[in-house]
Amino acid sequence: MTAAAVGLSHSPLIGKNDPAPDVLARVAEAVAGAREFVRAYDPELVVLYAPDHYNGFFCKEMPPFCLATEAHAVGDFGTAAGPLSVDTAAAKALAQGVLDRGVDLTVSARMTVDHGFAQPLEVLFGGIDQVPVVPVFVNGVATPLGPVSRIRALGTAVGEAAAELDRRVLFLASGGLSHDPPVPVLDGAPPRVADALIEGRPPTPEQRARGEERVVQAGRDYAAGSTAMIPINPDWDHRLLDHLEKEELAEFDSWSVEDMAREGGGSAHEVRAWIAAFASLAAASGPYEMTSRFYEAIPAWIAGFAVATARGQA
Ligand SMILES: O=C(O)CCC(=O)/C=C/C=C(\O)C(=O)O
Ligand SMILES: [Fe+2]
Repeated sequence: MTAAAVGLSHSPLIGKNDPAPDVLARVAEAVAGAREFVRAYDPELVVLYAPDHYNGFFCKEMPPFCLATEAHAVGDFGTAAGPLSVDTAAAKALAQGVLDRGVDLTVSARMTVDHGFAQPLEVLFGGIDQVPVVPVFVNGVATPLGPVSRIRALGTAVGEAAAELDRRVLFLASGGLSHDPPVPVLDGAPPRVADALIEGRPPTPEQRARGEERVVQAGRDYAAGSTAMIPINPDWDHRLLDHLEKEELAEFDSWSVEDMAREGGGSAHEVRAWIAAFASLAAASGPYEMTSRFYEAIPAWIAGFAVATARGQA
């Protein structure tokens, strides 16, 4: 089969707290390249790996990863609300294929997703309902987190199962790289916040607006030099991209959760989505080639921001 992959950082601050025009122009060029790559590849199915930010998954039950046979976006940070165009038959086939390969996948018959899923679909396809998709949530926020080797195993199993579909599949990763945005943390949270993180009480529109404004303000503070967050770490980000580019995916098995958080910040774990997508590509297509790679540290977006495309050689 043929397979391809795209990795794309997301940020809730895009369009809300933008960097200088020259930075925006470089990002726009990289994104346009990824869009053209996707258009030329013309995928028949997109397997989208993305995290959640306490909109769909909560601490009452937090799976390390979960595949959806139906999904609805909440519409946070200006992204679209409503159903994703999930290919339910393909989702069920992939779920069975992954379980058959011994990876204990959680399956959701109605997943709630946020900007982590919606933004890449809007950026690359013009909407959340434009392309047949199989959403795969990868926890990159809530601790405790398991070893990265399990994410690679998930990606490999999905890739092998996808190869059996005999369709042009695009593995799309949303998130990372190093960044430390103000996502709430359960440990040490005041009782009301802890309760919301555990139970998943839907925020009122006012509460959601306040939360989003807090993130925008954090972006402004960070771009102005606030040191409250762990800095973006371009060296760490390039190390990650180098391993992906050279197909050295087993290297990630030795990356520890603690080192990742220390070097890349609390949301650096979103790179799990990238590791899963590239493991899927490797499993589905054999050796692959990274055909484009863009990186820039963008404090205004609180993001080590990357865009990469890769094509299987099979
Ligand atoms: O209300 C809140 O606190 C929402 C915080 C939030 O969703 C932040 C998200 C940040 C990212 O997705 C990111 O930088 O990757
Ligand atoms: Fe995120």
